[in-house]
Amino acid sequence: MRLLLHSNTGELSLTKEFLGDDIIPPYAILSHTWKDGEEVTFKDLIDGTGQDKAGYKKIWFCGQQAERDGLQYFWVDTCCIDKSNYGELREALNSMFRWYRDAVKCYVYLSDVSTAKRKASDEVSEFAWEPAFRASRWFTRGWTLQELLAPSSVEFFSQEWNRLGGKRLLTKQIIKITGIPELALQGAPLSRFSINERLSWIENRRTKLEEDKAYSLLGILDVYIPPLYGEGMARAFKRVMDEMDKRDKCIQDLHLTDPRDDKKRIEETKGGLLEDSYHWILENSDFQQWRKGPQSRLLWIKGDPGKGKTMLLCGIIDELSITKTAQLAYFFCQATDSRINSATAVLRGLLYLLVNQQPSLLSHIRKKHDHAGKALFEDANAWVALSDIFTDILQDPSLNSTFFVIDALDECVAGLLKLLDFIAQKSCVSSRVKWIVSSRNWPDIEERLERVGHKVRLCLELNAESVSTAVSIFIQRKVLQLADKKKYDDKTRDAVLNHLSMHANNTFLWVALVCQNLEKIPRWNTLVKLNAFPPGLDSLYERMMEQICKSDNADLCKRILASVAIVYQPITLQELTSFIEMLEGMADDLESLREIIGLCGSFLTIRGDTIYFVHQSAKDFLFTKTSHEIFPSGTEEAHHHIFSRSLQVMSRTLRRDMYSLHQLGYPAEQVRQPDPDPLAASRYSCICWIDHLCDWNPSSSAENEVNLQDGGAVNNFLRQQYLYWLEALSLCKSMSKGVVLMAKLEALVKSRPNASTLHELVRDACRFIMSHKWAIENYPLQAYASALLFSPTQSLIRGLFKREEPKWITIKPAMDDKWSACLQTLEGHSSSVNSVAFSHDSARLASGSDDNTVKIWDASSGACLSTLKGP
Ligand SMILES: Nc1ncnc2c1ncn2[C@@H]1O[C@H](COP(=O)(O)OP(=O)(O)OP(=O)(O)O)[C@@H](O)[C@H]1O
Repeated sequence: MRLLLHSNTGELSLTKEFLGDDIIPPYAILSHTWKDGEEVTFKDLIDGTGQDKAGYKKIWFCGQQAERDGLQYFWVDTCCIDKSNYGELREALNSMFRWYRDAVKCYVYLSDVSTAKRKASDEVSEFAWEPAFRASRWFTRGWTLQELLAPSSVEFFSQEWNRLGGKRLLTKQIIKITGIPELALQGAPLSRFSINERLSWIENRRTKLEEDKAYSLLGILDVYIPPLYGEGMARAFKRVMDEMDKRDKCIQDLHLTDPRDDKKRIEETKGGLLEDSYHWILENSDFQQWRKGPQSRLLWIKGDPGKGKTMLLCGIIDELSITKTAQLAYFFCQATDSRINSATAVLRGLLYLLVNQQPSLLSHIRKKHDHAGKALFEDANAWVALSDIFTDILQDPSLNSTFFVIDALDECVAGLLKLLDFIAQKSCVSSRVKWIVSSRNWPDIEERLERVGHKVRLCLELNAESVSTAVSIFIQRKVLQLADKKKYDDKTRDAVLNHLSMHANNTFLWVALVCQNLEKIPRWNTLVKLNAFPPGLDSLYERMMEQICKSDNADLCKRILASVAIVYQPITLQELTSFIEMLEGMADDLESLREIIGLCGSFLTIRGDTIYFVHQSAKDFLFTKTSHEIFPSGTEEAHHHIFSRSLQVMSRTLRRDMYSLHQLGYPAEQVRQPDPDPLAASRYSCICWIDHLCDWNPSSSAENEVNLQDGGAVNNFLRQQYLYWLEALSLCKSMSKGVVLMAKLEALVKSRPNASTLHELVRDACRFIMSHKWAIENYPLQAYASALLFSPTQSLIRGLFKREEPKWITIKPAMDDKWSACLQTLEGHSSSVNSVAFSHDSARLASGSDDNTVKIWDASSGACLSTLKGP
């Protein structure tokens, strides 16, 4: 971008071109309509000509107005872009929205609105120019749409350069003229308005070159394409729409969880966020140092379990989003939920929120995603790809100031160390980015984060006084709620308050759990029971466990706790019924199921229909301190139990066309979950049964051998249900996971004794899913059509499910007898490939082609991870 400035002698001159990291000084910007042959061009300015053109005057006036507004620099589209340079023109067209948005003031010069015509006697109508304003040509042109929407300050001027008013003052008139809603004019993010609504704003506007009607929408639709003048309007619009589809697909694929929903859920399950209990942090000197110190880039909040770190971070996020000084991306790790407990999930969540706020950054993801698709975020190399993308974004000069917040690093189960190294490295690379992380006092984490320069450490144990006051406020609030609900008399209320204050030991969680337990105790018995709540989290958990063991429902509760603890992601009430015999037949009785969960002390909590641990420390306690109680035969046996119950529930519920889609070509993206959902009880089983089978220590038990032998349970399941399972995986949007699972299963059965037939079947099933993943993923019922018909005639799966082939196809494609040696075809190069090499660990493949590119492929999934372009 180049700016204009008035020289001392009153002449106009251009600044240097601002590139990359250059800081652009505050500037004003002109919005106007063009007159052929009358505008001062870039060449005029370079040659020192153009002063005699009519357009020179408005440029000169624009400069004068800017000066009056205290702005030295200004920008005018006629002469600040070198249109003879295609690269510059392309860049300008794609940046114009941003340039208007970032201008301090935008002056709209209306050459067809005059204030001079106002009669002296016409005092009643202060706005005598209004009819001309309404009819102004400016409102009929295409490019002026973004010039109206993008800048926050738009001021309208008459042909005599008299100020008519600003965008806010004239809002009513502008709405009438343009039909654009007030919110959009006031600067609400345009993403709030549907694409169709945004397209309707340009419908009646015109542009001199037909393609410009599409190009002038780029900023408004937040897409970027190179202009190709001459392509025609229809094609230009098509390219814009295609680009939006690709962008939406990329965001959809990136989406693993919306951390905004996680935050809401966490706050709700933890009983709501209490402002008075986190406010202390905002005044804390360490926090202030991080907030204000340019050199303090990373704030690390550490403390023992239940000290309120997560809620503290929720509060900080609320505060940072109110002040809006920077964009904000955050992530809550939760060990109990396998969707959000890995290093890749953290980066995906942060990127998801970041591109939501600054969509232009999506280009860094698109570079790889356009080739590799969703596999980019999920396959074995996902971490490498995501961390590279993240690094690129941090180095992007257009990245706005950003806060990254990551809660509970200790709950990042997969890839914690590489995540820590990444944070340690990246937290100091950009002065525009600041980080907050929280963790328990774990040696691994301490060792890595202690090494980081530019950090501030905030230890909750060293801020005992503030935490103690915050816990006291929490206690008071909780006791008030309890007293109100249980109708305590003053004596009981004070006794509860006293007991909690004496024993809380600055631990929020302990207070929350005791209050939860007190809720279940009748008022008359409260004082007697109160003293039985021991201080300390583990003691409290121990007591809860003791009570469960003494109760009539001990066995049922222990089984429930074991199932909820061993699963890889939270399960629903209905899914739970498939794992516990005593709950069989209760899948439709959610009320009773909720009551039964209530019997498990306060270890579990329910949100929606999903069961969660009340806190990670509760789950940790079950595994470390009472493992013998809830896993009497060991955790492996618990995996076996889930595995075999999974096979049972899948065999019962899976069948062809479970969602009654009927048509073979019914697209997956249009599938809506029916109510009741036939997969409700078996969804988890479909996605995780092989993981449980593998974690059941295959070598240890004789029964396992039977399961994994020819004619065993796995063999029978695959023979009878394989295609229905693939359909179910597609309906659960988990086909990629299916590919990984089948590879895992193949590795497991490979070396089993007496399992050669099973191994052959699994190998065939692997080839089947690899070959037809795309079709089944996108059209679930294609499992029974193209997948069967385009498999080799001697494919075992094809033979077993022959009955499912469409009867009406009489002439079937001629297929080979066997799967060919070719596992997959990697498509992408546009010319012949002349060199190929594997990485040392065989995980990646590089191919060089005459099309002047080198492509890097994921060897297992065949996804293209990146394309390196030659000169
Ligand atoms: N500001 C607050 N407002 C409301 N409740 C709070 C607040 N702070 C803590 N709590 C209560 O204390 C409990 C424990 O807090 P939190 O989960 O934030 O602890 P933590 O330090 O993150 O624990 P861990 O390290 O074990 O994950 C919450 O479930 C909630 O009930």
